[in-house]
Amino acid sequence: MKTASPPGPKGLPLLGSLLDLRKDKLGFLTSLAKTYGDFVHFRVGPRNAYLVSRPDCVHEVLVEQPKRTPKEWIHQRIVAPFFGNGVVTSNGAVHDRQRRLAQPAFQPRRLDNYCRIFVEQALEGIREWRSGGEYEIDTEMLRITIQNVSLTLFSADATDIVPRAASAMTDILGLLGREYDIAFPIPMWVPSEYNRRKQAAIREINEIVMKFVEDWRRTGQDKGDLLSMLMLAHGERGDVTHDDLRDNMIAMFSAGHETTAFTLVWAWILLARHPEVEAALWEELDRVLGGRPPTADDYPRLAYTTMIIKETLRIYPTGWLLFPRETTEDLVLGGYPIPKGSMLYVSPYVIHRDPTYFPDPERFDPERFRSGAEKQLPRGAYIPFGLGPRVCMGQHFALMEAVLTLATVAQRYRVSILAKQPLVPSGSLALRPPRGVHVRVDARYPTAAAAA
Ligand code: HEM
Repeated sequence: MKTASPPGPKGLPLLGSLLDLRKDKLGFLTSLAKTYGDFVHFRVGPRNAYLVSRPDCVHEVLVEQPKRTPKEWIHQRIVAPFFGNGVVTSNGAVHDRQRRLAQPAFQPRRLDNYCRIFVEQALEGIREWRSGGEYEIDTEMLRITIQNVSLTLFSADATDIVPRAASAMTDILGLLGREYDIAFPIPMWVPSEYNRRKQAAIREINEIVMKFVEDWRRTGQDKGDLLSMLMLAHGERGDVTHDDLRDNMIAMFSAGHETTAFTLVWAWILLARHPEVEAALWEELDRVLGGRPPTADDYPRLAYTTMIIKETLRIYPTGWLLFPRETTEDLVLGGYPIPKGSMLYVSPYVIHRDPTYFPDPERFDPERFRSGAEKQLPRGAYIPFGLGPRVCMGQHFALMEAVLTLATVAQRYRVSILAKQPLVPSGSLALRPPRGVHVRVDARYPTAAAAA
């Protein structure tokens, strides 16, 4: 065992690197890895913190030691007023139970049914697009993914509430993101404008999901979706409490739409910058689909489209920084002694830029994922959905959704970026593109608009 700490910045007395982290978390963590390598020590105030990017150590934290490295309590306290104690935030036995409750909604046989909804909603989302028309692609993608998550998991048509939901979600995730970035919870009882906005956004989202519950109660029918599963377990067996219901619906609603919508926005941006990839995408879409909308059976045949999404998730993993973990006892990691109470940061954004596994890492190259090449990488080197017992519950859902939405839209339209602002990511809770990414869409075939 080594006795020294891993390399890292000294930081300021008392504050450590808190101010750097607060100013630009994404920039700070990226620069730490560039300067000090794949295992870095720094301090956040008085606490020891580590940026862990070595695949074997990432695997150890997420897969081998998760009981000794649960989600960190300060960050949990920050998001608790919104997420409650559902699957995203809980630890230990509560987490195992919450995960078991929601798991059946993501079984493979259900995913096939969801594919139909993904394609229908992509078509619906672009129904009013006109060739030569200009749109904000982030708003367009959010509308589609909010509908997808509402229809698949809650059998609820969200058409009327999309603008309300999108704006309340942006508010709450933005506000919580600020506290999250500085790892400092602002108690809800503080009478500030900030808390007033936070409460208003939480109320709005609560009302939206509770309306889904009311609508379900009107028929009380088992629709085979997540909401029916939770409601039946809530009513008949009483083993799902009201809080479980609310917390899990919020978890899925929140975790399940921005991440995929932003992945699609990044994919459009990357495609527009790489016409050769765009041409290869069209070749696949025309060959496999021949002009008809994709179905679940086409999904495994859309190999190149899937490679584009995987490469997009490598360069711009929307879950760019896993929820910080905390060591509950002294550990040895990568040969270094890690004291109890330390914070562990694991960033897919940083990890995916390691040239050992991804030569010329800033280059967009879907070929890296040809024939499932990621399976040859060490475990922990490519983790857009995390790893281990807390791996994203929606990973297969999201991959299918992104691939089928990209295929359905790209089959019909070429998307050109008109945005004047620099298209660089900002990293808070999710890796966001700038707001209002302005694009022009042109029909690929004369019949495209009609086909849509
Ligand atoms: C491209 C889209 C998505 C990306 C990149 C993504 C990424 C992630 C990542 C990295 C985690 C692990 C966080 C951690 O360990 O700290 C996670 C967790 C989670 N995701 Fe996703 N996600 C996506 C879409 C979805 C969708 C569509 C759903 C549901 C419909 C979903 C539901 C969840 C849930 C419930 C968790 C918490 C799991 C747990 O803690 O046990 N995600 N996601």
